Amino acid sequence: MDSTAPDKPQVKVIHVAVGMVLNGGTILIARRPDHLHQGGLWEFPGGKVEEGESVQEALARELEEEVGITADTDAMESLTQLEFDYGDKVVLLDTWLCHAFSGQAHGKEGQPIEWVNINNLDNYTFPEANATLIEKLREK
Ligand SMILES: Nc1nc2c([nH]c(=O)n2[C@@H]2O[C@H](COP(=O)(O)OP(=O)(O)OP(=O)(O)O)[C@@H](O)[C@H]2O)c(=O)[nH]1
Ligand SMILES: [Mg+2]
Repeated sequence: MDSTAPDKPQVKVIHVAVGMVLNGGTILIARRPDHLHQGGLWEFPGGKVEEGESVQEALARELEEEVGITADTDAMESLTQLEFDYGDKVVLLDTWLCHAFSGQAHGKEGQPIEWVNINNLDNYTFPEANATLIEKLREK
């Protein structure tokens, strides 16, 4: 038997920039539109890193596009990189604390958003991978 033969087709890992935007003990969450992967669940805003972008640049772009805030890339702090296999896709959640931004957050794609106390995140349903992200946040 060829020991190098893969058991299953190699899937491409999707690099996702995830932003934990912090504001005086609260954190920004948004509800994913129903038609998207993991739709209807709450998430930290963010999205796929595009060709030629740094993670911080991607995150700043996504925060602008999704919730209309301008994040200061110099005030972003790496929290963790978590790879997670959803079965239908594998994501690398490259997660950053965002300590400074300007503008008023609002759901630019019509999605509900909320500023939630970090201790109350358990009251919201997130994609499965987020449990680990929230644990890391609380360790900080
Ligand atoms: N933004 C974000 N994505 C998350 C979180 N947790 C999590 O598992 N994901 C997954 O990471 C992937 C990132 O997706 P995304 O849909 O936000 O990417 P995007 O904004 O670039 O969307 P696009 O498809 O319109 O380009 C999705 O499969 C999503 O389910 C989270 O807290 N925030
Ligand atoms: Mg997104």
